[in-house]
Amino acid sequence: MSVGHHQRSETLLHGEYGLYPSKGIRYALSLTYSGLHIQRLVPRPENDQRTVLPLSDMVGCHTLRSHTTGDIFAYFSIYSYPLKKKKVTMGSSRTRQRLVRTFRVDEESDYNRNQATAEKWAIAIKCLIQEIPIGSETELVPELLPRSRRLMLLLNPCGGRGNGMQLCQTHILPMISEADISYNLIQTERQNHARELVQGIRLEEWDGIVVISGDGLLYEVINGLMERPDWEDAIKMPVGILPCGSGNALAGSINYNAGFDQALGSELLLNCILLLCRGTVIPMDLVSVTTCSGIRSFSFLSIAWGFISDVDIESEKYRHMGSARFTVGTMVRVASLRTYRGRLSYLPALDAHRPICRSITLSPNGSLAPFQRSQLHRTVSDFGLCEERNVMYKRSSTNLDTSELPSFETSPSPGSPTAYHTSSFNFDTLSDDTPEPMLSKDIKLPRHHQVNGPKDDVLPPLGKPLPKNYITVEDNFVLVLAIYQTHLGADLFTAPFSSFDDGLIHLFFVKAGISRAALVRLFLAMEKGTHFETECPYLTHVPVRAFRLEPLTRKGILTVDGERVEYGPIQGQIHKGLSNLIAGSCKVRLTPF
Ligand SMILES: Nc1ncnc2c1ncn2[C@@H]1O[C@H](COP(=O)(O)OP(=O)(O)OP(=O)(O)O)[C@@H](O)[C@H]1O
Repeated sequence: MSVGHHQRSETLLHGEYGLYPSKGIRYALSLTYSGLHIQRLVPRPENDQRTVLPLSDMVGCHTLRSHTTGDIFAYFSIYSYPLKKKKVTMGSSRTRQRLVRTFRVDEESDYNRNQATAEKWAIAIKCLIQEIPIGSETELVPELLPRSRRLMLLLNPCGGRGNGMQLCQTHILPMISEADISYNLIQTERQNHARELVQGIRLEEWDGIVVISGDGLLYEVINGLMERPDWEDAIKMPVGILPCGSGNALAGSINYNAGFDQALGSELLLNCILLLCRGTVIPMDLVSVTTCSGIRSFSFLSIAWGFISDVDIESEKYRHMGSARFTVGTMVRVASLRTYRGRLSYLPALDAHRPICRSITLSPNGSLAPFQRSQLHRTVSDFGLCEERNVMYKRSSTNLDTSELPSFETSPSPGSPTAYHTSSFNFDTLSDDTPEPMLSKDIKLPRHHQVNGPKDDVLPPLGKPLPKNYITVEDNFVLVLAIYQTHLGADLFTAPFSSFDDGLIHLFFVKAGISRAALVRLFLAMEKGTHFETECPYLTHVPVRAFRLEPLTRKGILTVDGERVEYGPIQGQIHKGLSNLIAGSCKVRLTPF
């Protein structure tokens, strides 16, 4: 629903009611697009103490009837979860607390008429929560509301700290019941269980599949849907996430998209349940990923090599710590920093434009700020692209003509592997001068199946040469990260300019030479999304449509959506809006009251 600013204060419903339990107090209620305005009338009006229940905190509204025989009044209860500051030993933290307000409709001397009024309030509130357009003239009939949604909830009992079931009972199930959502809750029993389950479901029986877990389980769901013969319909099934994992990157991105402050733990979970109850579905890009044995899968989050994937996988042993596992893992990895040699090729997104990134500034005379002329950007600007990229973001509607670009050598360079197999991958320019992570024999890689899906039209098969419009960088890297969400973890605001369906892979790389201190600074700044402001000359960001990474260091760790995949050449292409995400809110930041 698109509501103009002038309309937000329009009164949709108004009435004077009692409160339950009754203490003789009466209130005037006005419902607007932004919330329920409550003003005490009796015993004494309190003009300046008007309270508002913001719509953004509400999950549902039910009508009720008293058990007392002869009670002609009808009641409606509003379920709301406002943010409250909580005092803790060291400072304060925020949490959402359940608040139920029950009003008594007592205007008429007949129960049915009071009930009809209570019903109108419930319908109007539910319409507003679900962003179903209504106005003050709309006839508030039950037909305005869609039938109650049916969700398949998949719970990973081992995700994060392993408390998913407890959170289900205390928070998730009560809230979604208040939102009239019906559900089947299934606990996954093993790796790939979710993948198999979604392959067998009848699509028409469900309005969405929601994982109660970390990002890993959603990766299984998406790939299970893509493995179905009817993948084109199946992948349109709305998917959602309620964060009970350790990284919770997609939940962090959903939370940001809704306009909430960055949150962790139960605050993030409650924000995401609220958004799930609102239910708005938006398109989400997927990246088709091909690994060295030719296996293709679909990724919604990221592909990582080097520092990030090392921390992710090597910190598994600290899983009991929840998200703190990444902090410990990062400290361990920083202490013995590794570099990896590799060849990274990418197809720049020439028409990419985005909100101006704080770090990318033009000086008053139009030249690039020192940051853009730094060593970091020479990497790319040697090819004549970097400056164009930065200017281009300013001129948001200007599309560059590809013919303006210099042409490049076809990549991979002569002598590089042309066919890739896990066992026989030819690291012909191996660099063994860096410490290497061990590939433990007993690590079980997730089982991957051949998935269907759209053709990669700008990316040749792995092993075939890349077209001339690809740019290749061969160097020593600390990390390479392809990310297509804003967050890499609930508190890692890695790609602030990304959005769910921008059709872009945000390719980041950090080259060898960065000091440990600078790397730590970069990651600390990433919590607030200010890492570009550190003006680190070793960090590069390029928005691309497709990329290929050929590791030239013998051993290492590659992850797709945080899950380990086979090591070797890997490539990916973005497929714009291929899936549907339950993001729960329009992209407009909610106006605070
Ligand atoms: N019952 C189970 N026992 C063991 N593993 C499971 C079970 N159910 C699911 N899994 C696997 O656990 C893996 C990790 O799950 P998930 O991503 O949900 O949690 P996480 O790793 O804690 O979170 P994050 O991805 O945010 O770090 C998934 O790949 C999934 O296949």
